[in-house]
Amino acid sequence: MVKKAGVLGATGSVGQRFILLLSEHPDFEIQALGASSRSAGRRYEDAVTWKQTSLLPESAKNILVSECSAAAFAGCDIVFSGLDADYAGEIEKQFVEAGLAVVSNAKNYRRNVDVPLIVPIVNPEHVSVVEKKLTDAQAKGEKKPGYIICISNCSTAGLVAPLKPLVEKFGPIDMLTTTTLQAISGAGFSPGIPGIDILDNIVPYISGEEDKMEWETKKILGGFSADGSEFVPLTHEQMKVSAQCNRVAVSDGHTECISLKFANRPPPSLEQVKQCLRDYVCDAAKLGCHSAPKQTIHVLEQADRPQPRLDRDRDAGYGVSVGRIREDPVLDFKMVVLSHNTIIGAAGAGILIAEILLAKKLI
Ligand SMILES: NC(=O)C1=CN([C@@H]2O[C@H](COP(=O)(O)OP(=O)(O)OC[C@H]3O[C@@H](n4cnc5c(N)ncnc54)[C@H](OP(=O)(O)O)[C@@H]3O)[C@@H](O)[C@H]2O)C=CC1
Ligand SMILES: N[C@@H](CC(=O)OP(=O)(O)O)C(=O)O
Repeated sequence: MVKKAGVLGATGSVGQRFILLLSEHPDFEIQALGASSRSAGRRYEDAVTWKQTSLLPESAKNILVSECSAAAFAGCDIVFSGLDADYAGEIEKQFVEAGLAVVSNAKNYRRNVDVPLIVPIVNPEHVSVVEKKLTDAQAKGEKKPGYIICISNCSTAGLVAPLKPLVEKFGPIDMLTTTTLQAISGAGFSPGIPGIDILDNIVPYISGEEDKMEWETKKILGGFSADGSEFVPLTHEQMKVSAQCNRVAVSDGHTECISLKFANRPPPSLEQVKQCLRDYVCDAAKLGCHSAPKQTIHVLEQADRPQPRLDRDRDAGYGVSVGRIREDPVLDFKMVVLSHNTIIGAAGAGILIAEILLAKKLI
């Protein structure tokens, strides 16, 4: 049966991507759209300033945008949030208290010990904490509780994609550095980055981004408490991560230059690293999820790839491209990673998480 989906922050950069992905989805249909009081009460087509290169889907045009109240979303099986983080905290809390399942792009709850922080092509097994909450409540005869699952920061999603198979195969990564070149869609549309700031320019600062990359990576690649109810991130001693973040004049697609050193000596060979990335099949693909990438990591051999305009849409934006894999004279290896920030880094990740929940019969 098709599941009813709601979108909070439906008019924003991430929200618009949700509309595109849901309008073509076989398992979900849009039931409710929410945004600020500036947009509430208007038809979606009138409320939104559409900035996607695909046309606004006909099916979404006439949906009335509502205030972000749990009552307006009561009939939804799942609610995706692309809310401005200044407002997401309070609104999402009310939704969870009302018993709704929320998959959020906002940063507010990512560090809570019992909230999964998921990149669906990397750590979908982290939904087990929610699964436990649901089965515990059922065993006690309580009504199904609401819950929240957070999607990671968009740059973190690209970073952890190659790390996961490398750690699985070759053991822990002792240290890594990454320098990002992030697209302007990552800064959102309200108000968005002024042209005068980004044209002919690079801005070497994105507020909070470096700390998020350094911290979230350790939770995503980390483990669980003994009873499986909480997350235990890796410590700095277990994995040292250093990030430098830059905004560049690219519309979509975050590029990251990564250097890393394995803990185990001797490290794998260059060919073993490449083969490990090529061979990686994410669990979402094994579960047969509709949007799961056919090839999770595309290893590119051309000397000048990946490039955002040419490579961001591989596997419809759900696949990650890794190129220029080579030995590093300081650490062990270096490489360039490209991921679509509003698809696998945001809305697409939300959709794929929902598909995983559906496959596990949690919604
Ligand atoms: N862009 C990206 O690549 C990524 C973004 N994120 C996160 O996703 C979230 C959304 O980001 P993004 O789409 O870029 O942001 P935008 O600024 O483009 O959109 C923000 C959305 O929030 C709504 N909103 C603003 N104020 C309120 C309010 N008081 N009450 C209810 N709704 C409100 C806006 O509605 P209105 O139009 O009515 O003002 C709009 O729909 C953020 O938390 C961001 O950090 C995460 C990963 C990647
Ligand atoms: N900060 C990211 C997008 C974003 O909003 O991330 P987060 O959800 O972690 O705040 C960027 O600028 O590209």
